Amino acid sequence: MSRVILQTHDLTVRFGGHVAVDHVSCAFRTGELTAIVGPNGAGKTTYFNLISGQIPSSEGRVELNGRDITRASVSDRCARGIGRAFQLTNLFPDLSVLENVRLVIQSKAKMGFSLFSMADSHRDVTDRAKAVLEKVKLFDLRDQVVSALSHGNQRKLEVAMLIALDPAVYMFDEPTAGMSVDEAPVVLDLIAELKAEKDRTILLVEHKMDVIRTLADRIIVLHNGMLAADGDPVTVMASDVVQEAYMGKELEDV
Ligand SMILES: Nc1ncnc2c1ncn2[C@@H]1O[C@H](COP(=O)(O)OP(=O)(O)OP(=O)(O)O)[C@@H](O)[C@H]1O
Repeated sequence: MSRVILQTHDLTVRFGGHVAVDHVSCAFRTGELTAIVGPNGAGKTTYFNLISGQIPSSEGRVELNGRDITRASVSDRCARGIGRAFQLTNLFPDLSVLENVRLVIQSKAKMGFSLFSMADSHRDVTDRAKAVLEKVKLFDLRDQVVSALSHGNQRKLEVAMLIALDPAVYMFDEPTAGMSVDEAPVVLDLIAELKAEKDRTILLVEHKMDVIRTLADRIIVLHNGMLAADGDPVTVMASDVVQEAYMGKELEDV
């Protein structure tokens, strides 16, 4: 039985006079993939930033498992189960692909960050990291330095690191942006796989309607920082609010 894991209550942030996220109240349940859509500048990334703790809110609350985390730091939220691919783009560019994934597994297991002392004694960490890299089809590149990877492979590595972290709430912000047509399906398949595994809560900011149609259990629409629609994909996609937003017309009554 799914339950609410993450909730925002009247979540709001103002930049000067501009309200980028405007009293958004929304609950996210375990086992549900929610696509967050809306026109450019609607507040999607800012809403993500508020949930993951990158920026403080002006008003409102964020709750995870019923606990108020509104003032918690990014790392505290991460430790409690909110994982965002974005946080992990702080990849270590001079380390190898494998070392990057190992670091996540080590930090999750609170085993410390020393890469070099643990080569043999923690073979299981390496094995788990390799398994994740196989999953994202980066195994053959495991010894490459991250800075030498293509953009698409760096994005795949982000996903690999998120999978290695295995948070309760996965947050993806346009995970296939900048990827080639060959690379994008790997990431989309991985998200579909995560979704098929029980109890995962996935939030996905995405512009591509075909991706949303394939993956989403639910769509929420932000417009001018406000929650403009929320429901099952078929209903929301057919709604005036989405049709108008994606036709580029002004929404008068939101
Ligand atoms: N740090 C900031 N300071 C001032 N304004 C900001 C800041 N961050 C975001 N904004 C503004 O808030 C609004 C929402 O931006 P946001 O990036 O969240 O939109 P978005 O829906 O993610 O757009 P896109 O689809 O183009 O990525 C925009 O008008 C943006 O210019």
